[in-house]
Amino acid sequence: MTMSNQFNYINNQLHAEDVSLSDIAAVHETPCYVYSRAALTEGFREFSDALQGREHLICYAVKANANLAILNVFARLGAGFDIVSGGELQRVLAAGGDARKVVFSGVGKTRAEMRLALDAGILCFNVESAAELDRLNEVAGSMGKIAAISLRVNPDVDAKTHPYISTGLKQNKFGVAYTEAVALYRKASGLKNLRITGMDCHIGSQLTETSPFIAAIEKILLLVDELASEGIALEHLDLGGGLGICYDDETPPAIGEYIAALLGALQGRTQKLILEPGRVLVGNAGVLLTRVEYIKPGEEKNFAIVDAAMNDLMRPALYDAYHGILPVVREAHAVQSYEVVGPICETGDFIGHARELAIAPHSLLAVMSAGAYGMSMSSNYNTRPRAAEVMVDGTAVHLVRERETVPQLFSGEKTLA
Ligand SMILES: Cc1ncc(COP(=O)(O)O)c(C=O)c1O
Ligand SMILES: N[C@@H](CCCC[NH3+])C(=O)O
Repeated sequence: MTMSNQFNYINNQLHAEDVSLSDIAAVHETPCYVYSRAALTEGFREFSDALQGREHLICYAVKANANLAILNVFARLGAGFDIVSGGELQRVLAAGGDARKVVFSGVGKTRAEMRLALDAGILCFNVESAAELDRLNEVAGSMGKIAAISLRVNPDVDAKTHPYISTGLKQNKFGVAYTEAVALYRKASGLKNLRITGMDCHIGSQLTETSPFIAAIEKILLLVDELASEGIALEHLDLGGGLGICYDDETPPAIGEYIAALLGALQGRTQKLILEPGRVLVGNAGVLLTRVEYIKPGEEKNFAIVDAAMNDLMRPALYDAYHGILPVVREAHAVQSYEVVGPICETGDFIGHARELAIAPHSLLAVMSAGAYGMSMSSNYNTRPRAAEVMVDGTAVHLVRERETVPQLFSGEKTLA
């Protein structure tokens, strides 16, 4: 596990920047997501520094963490956004993001979502099928607008990641088939309400090597050249997101190393470079704070039953994903091995297996690397209100999302008359 340097022990107390997580729990209670503004900013700056001198746009992938405060931090740093729904577009706009820096990915864009995005004036639609090209052409025409498009090409490259988050193989639902891409560009060039601006490719998430990215670029560039020879020139290349982080013992390339590899493969190419990083910008900038409710010694295993559950962080249940779990206060209890589990009625409701921890009832734990695909994938299963979210900025603690209340959860429901 690699911790952001914004989460540190000071006097045996885990801190986010200058604030102890115990103090945050005392005020905001648990479960609670805690983000570090400095960690978010550092990650973004690593990207922009590495890309200096190259025309580029960093479109943060909103799905990784869509809290308005996080979007606002990135918007202030000049980020664009990669969205996959009309809802994400509305969040970006509400957070002060610039629609002209938005790219819209996703295999199932509805007409209403297309209209919303055309009205807002987004930068580009990443079109994922022939049928979507026709629909977008029709919707744009009905509004008297021209839609800027790139085709998301599926390069059929193995991202060597968890099969559920691999997107660039031909058996995956994403993008247009590599072998059909040129024909579809020809088709798009004949549709009068579309304007071809780029090519897009995103092969998967939590990649820990650069080689799949490079293999995808090499394949994409062959298509770019073929299109150029037919007089279809592209203004930008969007290489998606996908750079992984260290949750356990993975050794992903650093941001600078990843960018250097991409730029190496793009030598001699002058198109503007768009990237869509999600996890690598927010993953290690956030933790999930939770409290031990009960210690339950079992016949085979000891259970630490905590107040966070799979509805708060579903990655362990969904992907068997590993998240580091650290005591918020280093206390003098006996170290034991625990199954760290939530209160939900599912055997798959676990946060971590066999963790060596010195804890007692009421101890606080920090589930690490929880800033990406944590809150954004949370649910209300078991009628559990979603957690509060706070952002630390130096010594300041901002509540950036209130804890949900139970009445909010059923406010839209009705009993029969
Ligand atoms: C189209 C697209 N772009 C960007 C991302 C962001 O990916 P990551 O969080 O792995 O950087 C995703 C998610 O995998 C995606 O589907
Ligand atoms: N939800 C996934 C990443 C999905 C990426 C979506 N394209 C995760 O937690 O790792």
